[in-house]
Amino acid sequence: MASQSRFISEPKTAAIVGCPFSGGQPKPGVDQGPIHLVEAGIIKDLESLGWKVKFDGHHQFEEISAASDPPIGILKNPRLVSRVTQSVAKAVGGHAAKGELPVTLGGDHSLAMGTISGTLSKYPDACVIWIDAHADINTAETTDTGNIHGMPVSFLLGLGPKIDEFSWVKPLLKPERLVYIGLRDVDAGEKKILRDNNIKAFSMHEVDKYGIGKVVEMALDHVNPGRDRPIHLSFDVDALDPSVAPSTGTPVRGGLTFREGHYICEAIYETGLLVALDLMEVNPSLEDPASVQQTVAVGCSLVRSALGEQF
Ligand SMILES: NC(=[NH2+])NCCC[C@H](N)C(=O)O
Ligand SMILES: [Mn+2]
Ligand SMILES: [Mn+2]
Repeated sequence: MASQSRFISEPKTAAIVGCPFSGGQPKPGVDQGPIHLVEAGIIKDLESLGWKVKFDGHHQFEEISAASDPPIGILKNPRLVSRVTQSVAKAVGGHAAKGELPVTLGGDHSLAMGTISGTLSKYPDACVIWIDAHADINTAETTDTGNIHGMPVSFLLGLGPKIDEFSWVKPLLKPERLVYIGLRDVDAGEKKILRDNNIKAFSMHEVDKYGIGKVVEMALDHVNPGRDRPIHLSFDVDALDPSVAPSTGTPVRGGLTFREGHYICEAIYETGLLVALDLMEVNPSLEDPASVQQTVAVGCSLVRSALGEQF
């Protein structure tokens, strides 16, 4: 089994990028996700897996008052989201440039605009494996909600109308380097975008039909046929079934089981190609304390699996 990371320098170092940010969606509390994940012991967990762990506190973001950040079209908090994700891109890109593996803890999924931009700055040929109930590929034209956490992928691909505020996002991701697993709540406009751009997606239907083992293999065959490209794994905890991860802002029934979620992380680790990981959308303000504890615990264990824990 390959386990030595092909792109990560020795001593292998994981850099925790804690992102207490909620501006890409309306529900308060998701900004507390990274704080709970760190308090639950994720750093010690990774150290005991043999990683050197860098963490110098959660990311501090520039504050922009709501008054100075009116909507652009219907996009909410556009300047805030743009500046925060730009600074996350710098942080993630900086760690990647040093041969470290950035582990970004969200926070809402708009942050992935930053994390993936950071990854692509160091590894232009990286592929993205996006695990989610949602495609997060709305454009300014297709979004119904104006919540930017439903849009990061379209910015990374350069789709939709150009918005000056986001001109820093370079459209470096190619549609053939992106694959989804877990989809089950995709807006009509998003379905058209996926079709028009030939983007590969394994919805829950395919997970049921083929089983998770085959789905991960097919996903890798699509984005990484030679098993030689760096992999950015962006994991939205709402990909899991709400019975497994209840404390998240946009839960959708019919999701991945505990094992299916962990299998994905284990299988990506085994490729030896992982260069960056996102764990997003844990919201400790939602549901009862036991649900919060369960969701935080599952978040930590997904991260451990992606970084080499074996059951
Ligand atoms: N990262 C997420 N949880 N995204 C949910 C997006 C939901 C919906 N498609 C929207 O555009 O608002
Ligand atoms: Mn989602
Ligand atoms: Mn998402």
